[in-house]
Amino acid sequence: MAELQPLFETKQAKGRAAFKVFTATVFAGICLMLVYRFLHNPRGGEEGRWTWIGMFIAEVLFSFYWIITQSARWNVTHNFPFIQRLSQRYEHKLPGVDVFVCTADPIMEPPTLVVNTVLSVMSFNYPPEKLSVYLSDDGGSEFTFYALLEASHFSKFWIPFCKKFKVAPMSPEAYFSQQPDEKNVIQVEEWLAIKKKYEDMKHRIESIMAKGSISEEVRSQHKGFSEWYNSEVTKQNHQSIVQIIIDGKDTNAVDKEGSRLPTLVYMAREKRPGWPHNFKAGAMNALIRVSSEISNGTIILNLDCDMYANNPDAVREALCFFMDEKRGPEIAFMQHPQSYNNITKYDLYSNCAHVVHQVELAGIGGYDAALYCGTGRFHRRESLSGAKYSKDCGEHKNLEAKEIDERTVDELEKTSKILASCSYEKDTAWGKEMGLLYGCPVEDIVTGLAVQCRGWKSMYYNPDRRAFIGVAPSTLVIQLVQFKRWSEGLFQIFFSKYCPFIYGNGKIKVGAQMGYCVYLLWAPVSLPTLYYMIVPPLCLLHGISLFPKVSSPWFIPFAYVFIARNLYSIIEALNCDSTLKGWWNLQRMLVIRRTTALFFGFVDVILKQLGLSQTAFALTAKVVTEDVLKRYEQEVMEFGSSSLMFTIIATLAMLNLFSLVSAIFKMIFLDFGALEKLVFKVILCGLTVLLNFPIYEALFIRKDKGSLPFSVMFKSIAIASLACLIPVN
Ligand SMILES: O=c1ccn([C@@H]2O[C@H](COP(=O)(O)OP(=O)(O)O[C@H]3O[C@H](CO)[C@@H](O)[C@H](O)[C@H]3O)[C@@H](O)[C@H]2O)c(=O)[nH]1
Ligand SMILES: [Mn+2]
Repeated sequence: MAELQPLFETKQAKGRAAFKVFTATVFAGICLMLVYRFLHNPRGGEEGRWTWIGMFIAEVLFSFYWIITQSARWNVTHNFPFIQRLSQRYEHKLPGVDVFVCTADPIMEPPTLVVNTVLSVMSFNYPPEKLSVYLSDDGGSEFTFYALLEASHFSKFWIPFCKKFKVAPMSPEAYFSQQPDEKNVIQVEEWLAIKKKYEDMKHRIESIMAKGSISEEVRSQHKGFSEWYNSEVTKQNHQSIVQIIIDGKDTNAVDKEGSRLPTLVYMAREKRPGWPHNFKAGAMNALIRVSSEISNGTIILNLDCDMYANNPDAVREALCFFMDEKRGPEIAFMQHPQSYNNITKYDLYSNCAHVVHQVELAGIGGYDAALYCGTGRFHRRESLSGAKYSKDCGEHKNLEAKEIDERTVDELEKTSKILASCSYEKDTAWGKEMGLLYGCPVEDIVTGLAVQCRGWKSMYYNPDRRAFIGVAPSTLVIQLVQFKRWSEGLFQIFFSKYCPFIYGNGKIKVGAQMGYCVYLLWAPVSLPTLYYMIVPPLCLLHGISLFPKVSSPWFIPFAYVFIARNLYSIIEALNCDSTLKGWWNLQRMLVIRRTTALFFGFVDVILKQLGLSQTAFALTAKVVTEDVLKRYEQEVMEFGSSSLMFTIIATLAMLNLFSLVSAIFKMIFLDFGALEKLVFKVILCGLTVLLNFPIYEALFIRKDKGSLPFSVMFKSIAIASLACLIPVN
């Protein structure tokens, strides 16, 4: 028999040899810089001795981190699935797929947003009797339940419409916000009719939300409402609620064309004061258990509530990885990058992370250890049960048919409620070895790592046609809160028993261990960055030299490393579909994030190690007021309040401005020749000032509600002036 053609192929990125040569030259330059620092350190008693030692430590840390980041560029690979081959071979043996959507708060994550995601995944080009959609509502909200009920009615129209016209994106909100596709000869009437249906539904959901209560008439339409009616339900305190809204096994559950519908389940796991609920990880684990009773799909897709599906074939593409005869059985999960639909032209807050998604994650994927990034990930159910990979793990189970389940919907709901109760996990391995791991605000990364260390592999897949699209943070604070959670959780992993260099030693490739650390070490990188933002400007002010003179040969490695690294990063960004201005915005965001969010994350991890702080999960807001949205669209940086983070940002900006101005004064009025000695610091300070332009604007020029308040201006000037008086040694 001829060997079967693979269901996906893996290709290495081009230009790797040139990259390696280039990297070697930069490495040599970095070594020379460190040698210079070491040899020219002022002796005891000489001016600037401690400052120099600090510079040396900062540069050693930067260099170490730079080496780590190279691991993610060394072995970049791309994967390509073949869905035709999948259909030819397996069309009648496709496995069950369970989609999990998580939501946590009806205000920060409005029910209309949530049901759009649900509707999009119900419309995959996949046999409906093999598809089940679960919504986990950690908000325990009657409104979300109501919205899901509305969506289940609308799906009877929406799913056939999507299939008939190959609609994409399959989120009605996103679909109707774009111009009707001309290639698809959609009947205008049909388009208008379904749009009207959608808008009516949206209107009903939003007006019930605005009213703040659900009428008796609506309540009487579904037995599920009794859960809220018969007992007091608050977000933090309620019984478990499981409602099978559409039972896919029921042959009478059909859409308006008579085709079967996918299963649709609402779940709000039990919450009680005093019981830790473990945030998203807890919700996912409850979903894993509940779904195993109801549909038990072999493959699980996990999406955040704001991530709608954009490609009807996404499930089929994913199956190419899992069902490939040769490589499939050892694959535990496949991760898509996060993409967003609310990105502005120059991406002021650098939400896109082009290089991370197109290079770094693909690079770590090249070591068979793609990171689990929470949303947009397909996984093999088995790999989440704590099972180690073994030869006969995935192999046959792929195609295993489900046993016929005779239980009624009522019985299933009853059993499921027990599985979603607080006490169920007590004294079990859930959260430790089974399911997603607890105790870390980036449950995704640590769980992915643990799965890989049990012998499983994972794939990264970044198709041209984006599979899932979500909502990016649209203000500075929202993003910084998110980055603080990430950096804290990531650094916590580094400190825990899961540190990839120890836990992963011998289990995942060294490149993958390093690759993980690109992110795990975000928090500590804040320290040398803060040093570089504070000390060189002070030295400039006090005339202490830190870098070689232009005429010295030692100037060459400094200049080379500086220019080569920046040029490389510009070219890399442009290659990944960013723009020059987008790159510039990224540099600003890197400084802002590192000196605030990542630094705070660092501090929190230290406090946690000392037992002074606890794990928390600050939810990312998905909606903002109209005023704020307008500024976001105009790419005007949003502050609008006084917070410690903003004071830090403004103070650093002022400090650099003060020393630049004073250096320029000195050069003009006192000693022009000094420039030769100061050139590096002047460039550093000058670039920082240029980068901070939007900060000065928010401090002094803008008058809108998003600008920096007077108190921040006052504090930043006062602190920066005081700092200038500090004697540097
Ligand atoms: O107690 C909670 C808290 C959050 N969530 C859900 O978790 C998802 C992610 O939360 P979000 O506030 O949007 O965080 P992001 O920073 O955008 O999320 C990224 O980072 C998280 C880890 O920090 C991962 O869990 C996410 O999947 C990943 O997209 C959302 O759907 C929430 O509804 C819950 O279900 N229960
Ligand atoms: Mn999110």
